[in-house]
This record gives sequence, C-alpha cells and structure tokens, in this order.
Amino acid sequence: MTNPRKNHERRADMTNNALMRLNRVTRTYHMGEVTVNALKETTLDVYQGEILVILGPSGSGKSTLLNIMGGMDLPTTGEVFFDKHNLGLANDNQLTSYRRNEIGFVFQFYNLIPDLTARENVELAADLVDGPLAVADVLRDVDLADRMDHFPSQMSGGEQQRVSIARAAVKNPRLLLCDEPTGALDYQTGKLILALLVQINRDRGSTVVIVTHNTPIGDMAHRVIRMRDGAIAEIRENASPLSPERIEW
Ligand SMILES: Nc1ncnc2c1ncn2[C@@H]1O[C@H](COP(=O)(O)OP(=O)(O)OP(=O)(O)O)[C@@H](O)[C@H]1O
Repeated sequence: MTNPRKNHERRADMTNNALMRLNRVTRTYHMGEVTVNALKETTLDVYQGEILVILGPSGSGKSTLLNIMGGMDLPTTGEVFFDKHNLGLANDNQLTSYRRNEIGFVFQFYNLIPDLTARENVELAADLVDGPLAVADVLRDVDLADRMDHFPSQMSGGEQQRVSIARAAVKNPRLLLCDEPTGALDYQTGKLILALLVQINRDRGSTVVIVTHNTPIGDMAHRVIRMRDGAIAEIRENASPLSPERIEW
C-alpha cells in the first residue's frame, strides 16, 4: 500500500526544490597525531527526484558524504537539512526515525540477513515504516517473484543485490543512497541493477544518489559530482541522461 503523503509531488526539479541541503559541511577524523580531512567545506543541494552520481578516486570522500546524507554520520562542522529539517539538531530517536522512514540504503555487498529468506529480508524493512509498499509487489518489480523463499546463500550476487534493492524500495523512501551498488557484480548484472534504480526513480519519484568509481555510470545521472581529495571538484548536469542499457564500461 502506498503512502500518499510520501508520493506527493515527487519529480525531478533542478531549480530550487532541494530535498537535501548541505551547507559548508566538513568531516574530520583524528587518529593520534594525524588529522584526516575526509570532507572539506562542502556545500551541495540534492534536488527532489534527481539521480545524482558521485564519482571520485578511492579516499576522495564519497562514502563520507553519503553517510552524512543518510544520517549514519554527523558532520564535524556545517549544517545538513533534509526537507528543511536540520539533522544537526535531531536527537538520536529522530535520527533513527529519519534513517528508517526517509532513507533506503543499498550497499556493495548487499548486507542481507543470511538466516532470512528474500521475502523475510524485505518484510523486516517493511515492518519498520508506516505505509510500506506491498512486499510481493516490490519483489515482483525486481523480478524475484519466484525466488521469494530462497535464502541469500542460494542466490547469485545479482539476485542478492535485487533483494537489497527491494528491501530499500519497500519503504518507499524519499532518498535512496547507493554505495557502489554494482561494485561486486559483472557488467551485464550491474546494468540490470542500475536499470532498477532508474525504474524506482521514475516510477516512485525517489531521489537516487549513487556512489561509484565507475565514470561511465555518470552518463545515466541527471547530475554528476566529481570528488577529489575531500572536496567537490566538479558538478556537471546531463541534459539527456542515458538509459543504463546504453552505458558501457
Ligand atoms: N572512520 C574513519 N576513521 C579515520 N579515517 C577515516 C574514517 N572513515 C574514512 N576515513 C578517511 O577519510 C577519507 C575519505 O574516506 P571515504 O571512505 O569517504 O572515501 P571514498 O571516496 O568513499 O573511498 P573508497 O572509494 O575507497 O570507498 C579517507 O582518507 C579515509 O581513510
């Protein structure tokens, strides 16, 4: 069952409709004598309904940025707003509720619960939120209708990633955060996974952020950010994003 509030007016809007706003955000780690500036002063709007791809070499701050967007990490300085709410002012319960209700996460290595079937993994996520989508519908959307009762160990990497996408999508989140979603998959399977993310963006209006090393994946995005050394080196808009089937790497 769909939550009408969450589906309200979801569409790509590149003008002034920021779903998320990062204002001069930094993240610093102190390890003994060493200070690592994982994220230098970063200001960025993430627009409602867009697909945003974040590129950059290893250690450039991509995951740090994604974790801050998802409320899994907090900035050292600066402000993060989600739909005008300042996450820096949220208490632990409010941050948990933010992660649960607004965010879907997709990880490189799926992070499924091994003792639960595909259906049960997705049900667990659905049970956490108000107004989830129907579990069976979402599993059908990712083409796993006939594998619902299989355990992760009985599935290929691509199938497990599809379960993990279903687990994120069933919450009908406003923001879907994907950290190297194709990193463990072969080329063809990777493309299928990217096509699913495009489908969710198009059909459900979820804003999708994808972190990847893989430069050509940027061609499917509405906007591409290139990170270098903890900072945004470039932001590029794609007038005509390519469908994942047409991307080659
Ligand atoms: N918990 C931590 N403690 C100390 N340093 C950290 C921690 N997390 C990240 N860093 C450092 O912050 C910098 C940015 O890391 P981050 O994981 O964001 O990079 P990345 O671009 O996602 O890299 P990769 O593509 O390899 O995943 C790196 O120098 C990393 O070593």
